[in-house]
Amino acid sequence: MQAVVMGAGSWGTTVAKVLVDAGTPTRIWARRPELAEAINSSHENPDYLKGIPLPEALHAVSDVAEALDGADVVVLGVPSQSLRGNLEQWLPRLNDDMVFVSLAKGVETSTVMRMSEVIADVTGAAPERIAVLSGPNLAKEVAAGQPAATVIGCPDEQRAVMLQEAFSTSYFRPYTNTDVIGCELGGAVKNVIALACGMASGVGFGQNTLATIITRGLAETIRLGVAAGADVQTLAGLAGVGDLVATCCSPLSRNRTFGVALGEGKTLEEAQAATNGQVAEGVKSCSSVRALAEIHGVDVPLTDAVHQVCHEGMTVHDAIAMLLGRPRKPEIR
Ligand SMILES: NC(=O)C1=CN([C@@H]2O[C@H](COP(=O)(O)OP(=O)(O)OC[C@H]3O[C@@H](n4cnc5c(N)ncnc54)[C@H](O)[C@@H]3O)[C@@H](O)[C@H]2O)C=CC1
Ligand SMILES: O=C(CO)COP(=O)(O)O
Repeated sequence: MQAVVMGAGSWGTTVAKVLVDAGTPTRIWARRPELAEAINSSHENPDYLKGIPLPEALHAVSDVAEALDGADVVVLGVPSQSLRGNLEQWLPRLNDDMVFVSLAKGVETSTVMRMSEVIADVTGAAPERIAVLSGPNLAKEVAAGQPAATVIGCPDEQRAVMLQEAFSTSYFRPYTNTDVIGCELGGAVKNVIALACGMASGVGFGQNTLATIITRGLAETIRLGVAAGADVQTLAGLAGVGDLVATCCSPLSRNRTFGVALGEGKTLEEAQAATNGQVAEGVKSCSSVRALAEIHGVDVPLTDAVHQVCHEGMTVHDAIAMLLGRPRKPEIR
């Protein structure tokens, strides 16, 4: 089996390393030829994973045709909002035998589609040929070989098992799950909740506030997920609670870091700089998650507050007052 990872950011590079370590022949596509050259000559990604040695067997290319030629598994490691455009460009090089694995954790703003839906929409691939990989997987920790588990979501269980083998190493343990909706929504919503956690920490609040946001964020994720067709057990698993906790609590999270900057009173531009120009998916997905919730008639107050701070000029302090001023209600309905 030949795999290619399309996108040499921090997670794409890490996943390529995992695949090689798992014994799966893998190449990686980088948009910029100089990055591909740097990976091949120094066996390191100086832009996104400085100081972490990459396997010598990992070959980087910047030519799309060369990257996709003969690939059985195409791992998509570009940000959510650019995935459609990228797939459209790559379409002439994609074929009906390829299996797609989405790494992106977001919901498309223009269509409110999940990434697997975008892949199906552009490529025409049947759901059985589309998988997602999602879990508590901060790139730097996985790249350093720290133990972590993840979920491979695919409606075709046999294919999920085949991918599970392709991604399994001594430090990275994938579980299979046929609930793609749950895996994808868990991954997209946790980024929005991590922004909220970051904002609270940036203001100076402690662990009680953090635990409150994580727990009510989970309630929001479950409400939306179940309404959209997810299995609640997926949301209680690695791609739900697992990723929510990792992202909301880790200083390595770009979404949390972005939120901290906003909580400290920085502007959106300054917050962007705080994440070193890397993608903080929740900043855009807060709008599409909110829109999806509206379609399903579901209340998502934390997501709404994050959207108002990121896109409607609300201050973090006003957002907190708005959340705490909501009508009182029972915890479980
Ligand atoms: N970094 C992490 O710890 C994890 C990230 N993810 C998800 O993986 C996805 C990718 O994230 P990262 O690799 O971390 O992001 P990153 O910001 O480190 O890298 C993004 C990559 O996409 C490329 N890119 C950006 N815009 C592009 C465009 N228009 N066309 C083609 N390529 C483009 C960049 O050059 C870069 O190589 C995101 O959806 C993220 O939520 C998932 C799990 C862990
Ligand atoms: O998805 C992630 C961890 O599972 C990475 O989160 P950030 O994009 O916030 O860094």
